[in-house]
Amino acid sequence: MKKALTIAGSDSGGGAGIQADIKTFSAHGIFGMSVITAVTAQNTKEVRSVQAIDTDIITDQMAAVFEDIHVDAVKIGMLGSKEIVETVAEALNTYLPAIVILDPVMISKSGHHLLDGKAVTALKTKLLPLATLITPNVPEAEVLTGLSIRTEQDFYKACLSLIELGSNAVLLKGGHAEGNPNDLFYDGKNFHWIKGERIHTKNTHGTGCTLSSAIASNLANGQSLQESIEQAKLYISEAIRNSFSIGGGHGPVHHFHSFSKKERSESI
Ligand SMILES: Nc1ncnc2c1ncn2[C@@H]1O[C@H](COP(=O)(O)OP(=O)(O)OP(=O)(O)O)[C@@H](O)[C@H]1O
Ligand SMILES: Cc1ncc(CO)c(N)n1
Repeated sequence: MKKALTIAGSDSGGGAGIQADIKTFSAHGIFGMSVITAVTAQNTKEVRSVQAIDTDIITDQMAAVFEDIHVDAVKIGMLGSKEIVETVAEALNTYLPAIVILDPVMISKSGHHLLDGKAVTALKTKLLPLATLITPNVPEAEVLTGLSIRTEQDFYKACLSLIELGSNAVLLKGGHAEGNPNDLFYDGKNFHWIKGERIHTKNTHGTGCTLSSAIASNLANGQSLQESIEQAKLYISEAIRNSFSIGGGHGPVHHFHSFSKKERSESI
């Protein structure tokens, strides 16, 4: 069984963050592990409060995992502060995992800031070059590049700019753009559109976390980067299609949609 590590924040509501990542790893047959960077008091409607985890214990969590267990892939989500970005970058430079998927989480679906403004420069200079792939949504790519992203042409420009900043590969997600949620993948050589159909639901809490963890899982399972992204897009699309209306805000996606389908067909 392959093993993946998420370095991210906890979502008490269970739809995003560490909880979404571990569910996604499990749904892909991957053994999931976690380094918790922050605890959020969160549900489908709001983030009530956030407590950052001390950097000492973040370093210790990284050491505890890497010094004992082989890590096939790392996924990075919410980091919160400049100090945590630097701590995580330092540990990655020590343990040098082969696969690192960086989801540069900045704002929750409910509109709460999950990354301090001062952390952006550290994320760009210290973490971005260590990532195999970075998976920003449109607002995150705008903050990282300083560009305004509206048209298809803007998507190409933003990907080029993110590679210039030191990324190895970019998946610019179109979930926040107008029309169909098409994502642009650029590996520094070729562009590929990863196309989707918009599903009309408000239950999209944790879509970004789930997509990046699915990509990390597929890579850990030996697929190529492009194949991992294409398979992850199919997985997130089905997860959104089967999402849950729980709570009064943005409900979570269904991480185990393929299992419950199998169970349903077996019981017929
Ligand atoms: N309504 C939708 N229908 C179909 N696909 C969607 C929809 N919304 C987002 N997606 C897709 O889901 C994936 C995650 O993208 P999104 O842009 O929502 O991430 P995000 O904003 O980082 O999520 P999060 O709010 O969890 O941080 C992308 O592949 C995107 O195209
Ligand atoms: C802990 C956490 N990480 C990431 C997101 C992004 O959706 C969120 N809402 N909460």
